[in-house]
Amino acid sequence: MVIIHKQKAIDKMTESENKSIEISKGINGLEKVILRETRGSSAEVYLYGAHVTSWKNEQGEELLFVSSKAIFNPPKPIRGGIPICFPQFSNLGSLEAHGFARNRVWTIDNDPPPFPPNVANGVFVDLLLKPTEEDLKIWPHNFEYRLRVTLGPGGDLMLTSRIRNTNTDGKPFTFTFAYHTYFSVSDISEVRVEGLETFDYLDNLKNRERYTEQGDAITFETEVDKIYLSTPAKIAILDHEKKRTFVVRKDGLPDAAS
Ligand SMILES: O=P(O)(O)OC[C@H]1O[C@@H](O)[C@H](O)[C@@H](O)[C@@H]1O
Repeated sequence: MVIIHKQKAIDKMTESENKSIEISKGINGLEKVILRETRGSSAEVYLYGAHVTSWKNEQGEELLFVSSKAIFNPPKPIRGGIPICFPQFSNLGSLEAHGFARNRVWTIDNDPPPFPPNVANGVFVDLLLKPTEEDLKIWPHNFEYRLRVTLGPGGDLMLTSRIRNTNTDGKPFTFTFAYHTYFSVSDISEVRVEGLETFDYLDNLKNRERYTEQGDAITFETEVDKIYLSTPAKIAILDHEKKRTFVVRKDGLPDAAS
């Protein structure tokens, strides 16, 4: 059965047995897209910020953290979920922290350029951000940022970013970018991160001085705010209390923050 509760101009979106894409009004009337997969997993993406605010497994358990104090009120960014930091990560440039993509309203892209045929299947939505005249005043580079959010048949969540330089004069630009994911975990003392040991990091709590991580898996006893450099493609977050492990796989994104 195909469940499409409200369909707008999204003809090209995938639908098949029990998969669905729904567009509805979220908090404060902001538009969101809800993806549902065959076995019961789901994800919600706000067009404001192309921000994933919910990701639930087949049992309906929420896997992302969104603060109860999160403000869904533009131009404030949403605190929690998966903020998209672009064209600047953190304060590494002249823009506001984490750039402006997280507080712009993206559009649904009904005609995205094709992906290679081996890209994972699932239910997905394509979102698009282009700079406005006002954006060009603070960051004078024409771009098209396409984000595909895919919920796989097994409940995996995949974000794919395609950023294109559309400057008419072909002038290059540089940018920094991050998925700033807030995972939902139990007591932080029950959490362990594997895959970052022995890597170098910049400690945000110590003026971004560079250190090398020692020992075994990372545990949390006090506040931690670090940027790990040139990290491996696979990092695991183990939550002993919830008996749940997140496996983060990445490609083309060298660094990781915790
Ligand atoms: O508060 P913001 O702008 O959403 O940023 C979230 C976090 O972003 C991280 O990159 C910073 O190191 C943290 O200090 C900060 O809390």
